[in-house]
Amino acid sequence: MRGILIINTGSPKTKSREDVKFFIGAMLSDPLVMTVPDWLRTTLATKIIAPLRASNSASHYSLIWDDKHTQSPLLYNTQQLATKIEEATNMPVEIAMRYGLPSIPEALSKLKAKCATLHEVVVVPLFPQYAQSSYKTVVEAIGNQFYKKPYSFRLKIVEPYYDDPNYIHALAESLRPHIAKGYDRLVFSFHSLPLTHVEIGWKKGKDFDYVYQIKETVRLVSKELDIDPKKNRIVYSSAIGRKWLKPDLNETMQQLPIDGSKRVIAITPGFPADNLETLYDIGIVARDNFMKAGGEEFTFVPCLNFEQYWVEGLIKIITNKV
Ligand SMILES: C=CC1=C(C)c2cc3[nH]c(cc4nc(cc5[nH]c(cc1n2)c(C)c5CCC(=O)O)C(CCC(=O)O)=C4C)c(C)c3C=C
Ligand SMILES: [Fe+2]
Repeated sequence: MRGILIINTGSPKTKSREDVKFFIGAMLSDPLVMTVPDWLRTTLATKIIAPLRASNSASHYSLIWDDKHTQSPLLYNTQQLATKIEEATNMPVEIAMRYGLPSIPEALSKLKAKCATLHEVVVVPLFPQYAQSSYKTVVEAIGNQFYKKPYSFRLKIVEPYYDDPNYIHALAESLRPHIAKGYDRLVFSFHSLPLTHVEIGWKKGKDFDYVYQIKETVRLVSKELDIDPKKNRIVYSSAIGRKWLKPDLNETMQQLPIDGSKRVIAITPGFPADNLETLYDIGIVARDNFMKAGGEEFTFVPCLNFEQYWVEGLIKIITNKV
């Protein structure tokens, strides 16, 4: 029997300052995320940056937290997606988070407990575009775990699916009703990255090239929707340094109304599940910046989450792999 393991970034356990601090510390202690010398990284991450960011970050989490389900939207949306895939395929499906819970070993144990005859686990890093701080760190983490214990099944890992027709189709479906209403600009917002990371990937070729993959995703979605690519903008959010990918989401949002674009649609194809970086950074901050600068209509397209067309699309992406 085959099982599926969907892996996402992760979230703090609760929206409390302490849990947010712990989560930020864990994430920034990852050498693939914060590329500073080893001797400095953990101290910088856990003793300096995490305590400095925690209060602000916790206040942002409190604005988007899913109080009804008492968990982060990222966790809720990823879990719902897994449940729907399990129902549709009859295969055991579990989720794991790169940082925080459920952990990778925990999820692998749950898969094994669900199915004694498990012979293969298809690992789905939920990142359409390759970045060392998202896709690669997940692949390394599962690899390290796999070689720690004599698991009785083999692993297959789904590659970044930035140009997969099933992913492109799902994005197009999520955009279609909004496009039909008319707009001045369609803003594709992706997570920014340090330029050093971008360059390392670019030098390895297109399978590792974040910007190439983003441009391909945008080109293919535009083609599927038959929209004018001149009305598109690619922007980058959440930079935490000067030498990060630009143009910046918020600078663009402040400029668009000045340049005459009053009706904007914003979509975040790099995040299959809504989370802090979409619900807060786009849904609250970018919207506010746009409206304050004279914008008239800001439409934020929710992530694919567990929409039926995405459940079906992701199942095809997974089954094409096996
Ligand atoms: C495409 C996915 C992601 C990439 C690439 C990525 C790079 C990256 N992130 C940080 C630092 C932080 N990220 C934080 C939160 C966060 N990051 C992602 C995804 C990617 N990050 C998600 C989905 C989330 C939100 C999770 C949630 O609970 O909703 C945080 C914590 C929040 C904050 O204080 O801003 C930090 C810090 C770096 C440095 C980086 C690339 C080098
Ligand atoms: Fe991040």
